[in-house]
Amino acid sequence: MPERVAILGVGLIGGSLALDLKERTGAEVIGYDRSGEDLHFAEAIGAIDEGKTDLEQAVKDADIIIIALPVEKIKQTIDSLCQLPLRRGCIVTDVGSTKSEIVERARKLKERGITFIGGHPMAGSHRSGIKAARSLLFENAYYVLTPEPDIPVSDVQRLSRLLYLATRAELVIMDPVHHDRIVGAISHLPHIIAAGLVNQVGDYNESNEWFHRLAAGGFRDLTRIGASHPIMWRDILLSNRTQLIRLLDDWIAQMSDFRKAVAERDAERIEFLFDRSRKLRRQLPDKKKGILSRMYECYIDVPDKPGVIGKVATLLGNENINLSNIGVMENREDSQGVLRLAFKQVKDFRNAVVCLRKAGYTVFADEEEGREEHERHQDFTPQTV
Ligand SMILES: NC(=O)c1ccc[n+]([C@@H]2O[C@H](COP(=O)([O-])OP(=O)(O)OC[C@H]3O[C@@H](n4cnc5c(N)ncnc54)[C@H](O)[C@@H]3O)[C@@H](O)[C@H]2O)c1
Ligand SMILES: O=C(O)C(=O)C[C@]1(C(=O)O)C=C[C@@H](O)C=C1
Repeated sequence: MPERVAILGVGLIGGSLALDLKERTGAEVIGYDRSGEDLHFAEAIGAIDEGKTDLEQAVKDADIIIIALPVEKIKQTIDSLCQLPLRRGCIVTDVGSTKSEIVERARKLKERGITFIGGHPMAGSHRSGIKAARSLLFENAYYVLTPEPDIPVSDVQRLSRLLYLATRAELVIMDPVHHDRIVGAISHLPHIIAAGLVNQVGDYNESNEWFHRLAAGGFRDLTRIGASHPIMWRDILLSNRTQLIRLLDDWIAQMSDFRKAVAERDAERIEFLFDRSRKLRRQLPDKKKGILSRMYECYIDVPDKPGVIGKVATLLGNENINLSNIGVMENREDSQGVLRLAFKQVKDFRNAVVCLRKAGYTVFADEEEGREEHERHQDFTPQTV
């Protein structure tokens, strides 16, 4: 039976989830927000079936409640939900960027027999509001769930299935404290650094506007997230306070290391710090692309003769290698051509390179392609990490 889903906060994240649910599941989506105008817009773009500015009305008869408000407001809303009549068997989840405090607060819901499963989709933007929402924002992103150990497995499965069908995200189960430490380092600390750098340069720019004018790729790439929403980030920093204090201490130590090396003209140390960073940055796993767009490609030289495409396709087919696309790239006067071969799965790409080389073809391929990537976990059953 299609679920009735209430989304509380129809902004960037709530609005994107609403679009996903409407596009890819049979769910009926009720939106709740303080802004009637935004709800009206969400209705107009087909993200929600109905908008409510009254919380009780919005959650009435909901099978699933997704709280997509700023972190402090998520905590207050959990308190409010404890006072409201919710449907039996209803599952409450959230999308907040921190988890420990929220999961702790939601224990009150459990006392009322309501299942709460913390959630955090690891995709977003520095933009906010329903107008920035888009469908498939979370495709192939990780989506962390933090169920408490005593939550029924069937409830975790039910929520995971709905979220997977809607978003095509990769679901993972994590402990909330573990989540806050990791996300603190890779998301919260970088937002602090970006804001600090923008403010520092802003101070210099007050007396000389060339600071802003000369700002090129490096400054812009590093500070995009410095334009993020102040209320959202105020709440995140206060909620993840304990982890962030430790992370900031480590950051200050990193900066002191650089400062000392520069002050002492320690060329070796400076080179070491950048060399290590370059290697580590290159080891970051590929950012997973959309299911439709991700392709691994190689090119081979072939004689420009009829039947050559069939010959290559058969060779790969005999080895059970799934080829997604094949086409001639170029015809040269010396009767040589170049075939472009595209594969959806990295394992097919790798096997094809080996197989074609063995058969005597000259293969041009980026050997680094997909090196750090793991096969996509294509299932709604979350992995526990
Ligand atoms: N932006 C990101 O990149 C990102 C990514 C993952 C998770 N998150 C988390 O998702 C949550 C929502 O973030 P967002 O980026 O969608 O923010 P947003 O500002 O785009 O959306 C929040 C929505 O909540 C509504 N709202 C705010 N206060 C309200 C109140 N008191 N009563 C009723 N409605 C209220 C706003 O009108 C808005 O529509 C946050 O907890 C954030 O930590 C954000
Ligand atoms: O891409 C961005 O602009 C984001 O800030 C997204 C981002 C992140 O830091 O990666 C921000 C907060 C979230 O909780 C998850 C993702």
